[in-house]
Amino acid sequence: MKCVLTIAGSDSSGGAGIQADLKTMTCLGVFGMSAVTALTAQNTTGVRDVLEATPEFVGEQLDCVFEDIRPQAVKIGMVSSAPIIRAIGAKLRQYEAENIVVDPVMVATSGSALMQGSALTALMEELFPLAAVITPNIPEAERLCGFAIETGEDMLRAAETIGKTLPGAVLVKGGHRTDCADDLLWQKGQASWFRAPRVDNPNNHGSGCTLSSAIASFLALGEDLPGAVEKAKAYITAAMEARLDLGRGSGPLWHNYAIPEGGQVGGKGDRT
Ligand SMILES: Nc1ncnc2c1ncn2[C@@H]1O[C@H](COP(=O)(O)OP(=O)(O)O)[C@@H](O)[C@H]1O
Ligand SMILES: Cc1ncc(COP(=O)(O)OP(=O)(O)O)c(N)n1
Repeated sequence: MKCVLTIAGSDSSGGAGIQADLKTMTCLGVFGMSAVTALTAQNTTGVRDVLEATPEFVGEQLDCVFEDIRPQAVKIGMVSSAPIIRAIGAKLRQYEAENIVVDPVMVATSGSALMQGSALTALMEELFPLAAVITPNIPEAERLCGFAIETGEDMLRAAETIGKTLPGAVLVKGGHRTDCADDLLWQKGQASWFRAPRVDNPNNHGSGCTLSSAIASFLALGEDLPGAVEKAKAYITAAMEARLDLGRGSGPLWHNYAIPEGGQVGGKGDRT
């Protein structure tokens, strides 16, 4: 069994954060584990409140995981403060964690800040150097490269600018474009496009969390980075095409789209 750890925040509505990560990992056939950095009170309409874990408690969760069940990949999502980021960086270095995917979550699509302004420098200094790949969306990539991104050419320039500062790769996600949903991987000076038509579905809450967890899962399963991104992209496109429609705002994806209605065991129709 391959094991994957998510270090992220909890989303009470189940569409993003730890909950999206564990659903993704389960659906992709790996054993998911978690270290919770913060509790959020949120739903499909937005984030109402955030309660951070202490850096010490985040560190304790990481000790418990690494001392017992070593993950073959790690996904990092919402890490809201510099002390939490530094605690995570120290533990990941101590345990020589591998296949680290960093989703630099800054602001939820609903507009709520999920990272303190002062934490970005810590994220860049402590966690980016450990990452096999970082996965900014367009607003996050704009913050990292310092210019506006509108076209594929802009994405290429941004990936190159950000990629030059990293030992690992960068995947600039195209979910915030209006003409397509193409993502761009920049690895060792080479660009590869992962193209997909835009799915006409306003319910995309947790799409970045889902994609980064899927990449980590496929890395744990032995794919190389381009292979992991290709398979993760196919998974998220299908989860979006399944068109789940829950909640009053931007609803969650249907992570379980490949599981038959009623579930695999004990579900509807089991006793007929
Ligand atoms: N409407 C859409 N149709 C197809 N793919 C999408 C759509 N919206 C987002 N995606 C994909 O979902 C993934 C997450 O991207 P994005 O929404 O940009 O991230 P975030 O949730 O961090 O803002 C990317 O692979 C992106 O291309
Ligand atoms: C707890 C928590 N973590 C991350 C997010 C952001 O999710 P993401 O998939 O990056 O994007 P949106 O859902 O905001 O489109 C979150 N909302 N909550």
